[in-house]
Amino acid sequence: MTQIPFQRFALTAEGLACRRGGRAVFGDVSFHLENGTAIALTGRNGAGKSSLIAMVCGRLRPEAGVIKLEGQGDLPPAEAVHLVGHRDGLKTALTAAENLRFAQDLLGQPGLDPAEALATVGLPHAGSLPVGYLSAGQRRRVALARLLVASRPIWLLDEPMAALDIGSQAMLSQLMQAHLAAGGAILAATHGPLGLDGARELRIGP
Ligand SMILES: Nc1ncnc2c1ncn2[C@@H]1O[C@H](COP(=O)(O)OP(=O)(O)OP(=O)(O)O)[C@@H](O)[C@H]1O
Repeated sequence: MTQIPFQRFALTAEGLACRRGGRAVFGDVSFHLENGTAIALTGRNGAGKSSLIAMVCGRLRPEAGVIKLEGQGDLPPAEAVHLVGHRDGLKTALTAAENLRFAQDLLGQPGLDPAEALATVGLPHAGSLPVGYLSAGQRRRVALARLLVASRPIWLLDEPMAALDIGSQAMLSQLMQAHLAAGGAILAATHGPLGLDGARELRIGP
């Protein structure tokens, strides 16, 4: 797989606090991500992992604290990140290849061709099938293939191993390692191992 090496960048979050539905979820969370680094975001159910990811991609305003990105030509953080969330965001009536082409057009910064991305995630024959026909694990792999069709430096992954079998988990670990080796960074909420030796743990909540 060829990947574009990324320019130098540093994403810094300082003193983040989160309140949802009138309830304090977490406070005083800080972290730093730069080229080639990964953070495993851990914590109990409801600790606020998905909420923290939503803050980094600009979908949720922190109650306190700042998130800033240096490098990457002054892009706002939301345009430097690539999100694969809990919900896969795929359109069930479109084929896997059509979903990936749509994501590529939307996100810009094209990476792999959709057919190549599907082959990379082990779905070489799924390109012409409507996503609604795919199994949960296959859909997850199509969602992960979005990471490959548009080249963005910071991957935000919410439970990326969910629904994946052992072989697919190993495939994802390899994709993440390749992304780090190309100078990308990863923030991944997880309840289990990511298969990334150098990942730092950031635990939030009690
Ligand atoms: N839209 C919302 N309105 C009000 N409260 C919300 C909303 N979304 C999430 N919450 C609450 O915010 C808290 C944190 O939720 P979040 O999904 O960020 O946790 P999490 O650590 O990702 O959990 P899990 O491990 O179960 O995925 C929970 O108490 C949740 O009920």
